[in-house]
Amino acid sequence: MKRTDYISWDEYFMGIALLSAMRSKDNNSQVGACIVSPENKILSLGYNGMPIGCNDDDMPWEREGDDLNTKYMYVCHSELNAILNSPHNDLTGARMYVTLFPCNECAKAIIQSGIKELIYLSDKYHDTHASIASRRMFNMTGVKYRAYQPTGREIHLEV
Ligand SMILES: Nc1nc(=O)n([C@H]2C[C@H](O)[C@@H](COP(=O)(O)O)O2)cc1CO
Ligand SMILES: [Zn+2]
Repeated sequence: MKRTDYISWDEYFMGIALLSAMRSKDNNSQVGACIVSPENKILSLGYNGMPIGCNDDDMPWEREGDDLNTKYMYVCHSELNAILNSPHNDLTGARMYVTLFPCNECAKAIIQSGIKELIYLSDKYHDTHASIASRRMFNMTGVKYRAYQPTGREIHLEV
């Protein structure tokens, strides 16, 4: 008889998104994204970080202060990184697992890339204009989005 306590596809891909987030240098929000084909093959991964070639140690990680000295001017969001870093040029019909609901800029990239479904974990910025604009665009374009339903399963990794 086969095992029955194997992890579901949703647990698998959100777990990988969470693991990817652990690579982030951001001291406040670590975000991970995992893009999956309709056949449940992983197409790409990403986490929030500074652009390639920008030294993490020379970049600001501040949230407040003079615009030019905050991380917001520079950091690439996990969703954008996952889209741009994909070795596959066609993401049509794919789904994205992301540990934090996308901002409006990433929503545009998600829509333009052809991703059709979004599964998110945290929605801590639900009431911001960025999230409202994202939902507005997803609703207009038929990109489905749903909150990940936690299963309570703990996945312990010892490396
Ligand atoms: N969906 C998202 N994906 C992301 O990768 N990010 C990144 C940008 C920043 O590095 C960090 C948010 O910083 P903070 O404002 O929570 O300290 O997470 C942010 C959002 C929120 O829209
Ligand atoms: Zn974003």
